[in-house]
This record gives sequence, C-alpha cells and structure tokens, in this order.
Amino acid sequence: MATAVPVERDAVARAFTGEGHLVIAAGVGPALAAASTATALTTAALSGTPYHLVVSAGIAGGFQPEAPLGSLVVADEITAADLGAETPEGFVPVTELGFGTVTHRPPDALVRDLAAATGARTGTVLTVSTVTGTAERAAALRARHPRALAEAMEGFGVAEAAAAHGVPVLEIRAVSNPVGPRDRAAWRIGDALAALTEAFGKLAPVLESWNQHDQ
Ligand SMILES: O=C(O)c1cccc(C(=O)CC[C@H]2O[C@@H](n3cnc4c(=O)[nH]cnc43)[C@H](O)[C@@H]2O)c1
Repeated sequence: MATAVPVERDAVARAFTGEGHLVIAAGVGPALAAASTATALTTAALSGTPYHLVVSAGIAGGFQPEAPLGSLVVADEITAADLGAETPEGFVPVTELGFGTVTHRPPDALVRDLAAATGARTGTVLTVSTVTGTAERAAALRARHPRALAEAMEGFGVAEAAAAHGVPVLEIRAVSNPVGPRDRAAWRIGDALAALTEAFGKLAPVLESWNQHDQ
C-alpha cells in the first residue's frame, strides 16, 4: 500500500493489520511516489517475497457533486491529467504525441468487489502535479475527463512503478476537499482519514482473498 504522507499511512495501517503486506508513506507527487514504490517492489522481489498487488491510497479532491466530501472512490482508470503538451488547440496527451502512456487500468473484478464491499463510487482518478485551485481548471479537467471523480497527486506514479514490475494496481481515495476554487476552510482531512480507515477495514478481507487466489 503506497500512501503519500505518514498520517495517510497510519490511517490505512490502523485497519490493515494482517501479514504479508507493507504500508508506506511514499511521498507527495507522482515522481517520488513512483521512485519509492519501485524501490519497495524491487527490495521485496530481491528478497524472494515479491508483492502481487500495489494499492495507491490516500485523500483526494473530489469533483462535485459526484464525489462528496468524506466519500470513497475506487479508480477504474488511473490517468495522468497533465502529462502532455499545451498547444494552440488545447492540451494534447503524450500518447497523441506518439509516446508513453497516460492511463493504467486496475483489474475490473477487483474494482467491482472493492466498490461492493465499501459502497465506493468507481470512476477515473486523475493524477495531477498541481492541485486544482480554480473553477475554470476544474471544468477543463472534467471536459477532458468526463468520468473523473477525483484528483490526487500520486496514483499514476505508483501505477507506473507497478507496471514496470508486472504487478496490478489499485487506487483508493477518500475525498477531503472539493476540486475547484481554493478554500482551505472547506478541507475535511480528518473526516477523509477516518473514511480511509473505515474503508480499509472492509477492504482487507477482499484484498487478502484476491492476493491468495487470483495471482
Ligand atoms: O494548498 C491547497 O490549496 C491544497 C489543496 C488541496 C490539497 C493540497 C495538498 O497539498 C495536499 C496534497 C496531498 O493530498 C492529496 N490531495 C488532496 N486533495 C487534493 C486535491 O484537491 N488535488 C490534488 N491532490 C490532492 C494529494 O494526493 C497529495 O498527496 C493543497
């Protein structure tokens, strides 16, 4: 499990206490999250106990009204929203420039099972390097990604590391703030961390049984 910061790591670890997994604070942003996750995966593989699933987890901004504060989102697509080029005609993702990738897809069945266990919504979770701070940017992201429910800063980096190791990936986010105009008074980080702990309590049996049977 790769969270960004220690409070997220602790929120997950409080609920997820079995053996055979690791919960790390991998750092904020896609680059550090990728480096930390790849290091953890390599270390485990070299010691003969490779991981079979990687989960990016933490708090996120939720697109309104679909992902209200305190709600949970399980990504069926993890998409890098700002990996590309700005052109006079608008943003062009790197894939349309002829290289790279911008989306990773978690296993369908696992996404369905996790959503059923927690009541989470499923949809695209965007990875951004800059937190959205205006209504215009939020609207532009939704126009480009109509299925987006949330934005955060690590999922795509974690997914790239998992893909490099041939390991499936999930992203699970609890909504701490709306995506849109910057309003620190509207953040509900405590509620989102509590929602994360509650969700991981319900997810633990699903993830553990998937780890044992579906590799
Ligand atoms: O200063 C701000 O306006 C601001 C607004 C929201 C979040 C931040 C952060 O620095 C938190 C980044 C951290 O938390 C995740 N996160 C939470 N909400 C969002 C969001 O709306 N957009 C992107 N990331 C968010 C993120 O994954 C980081 O780990 C600052």
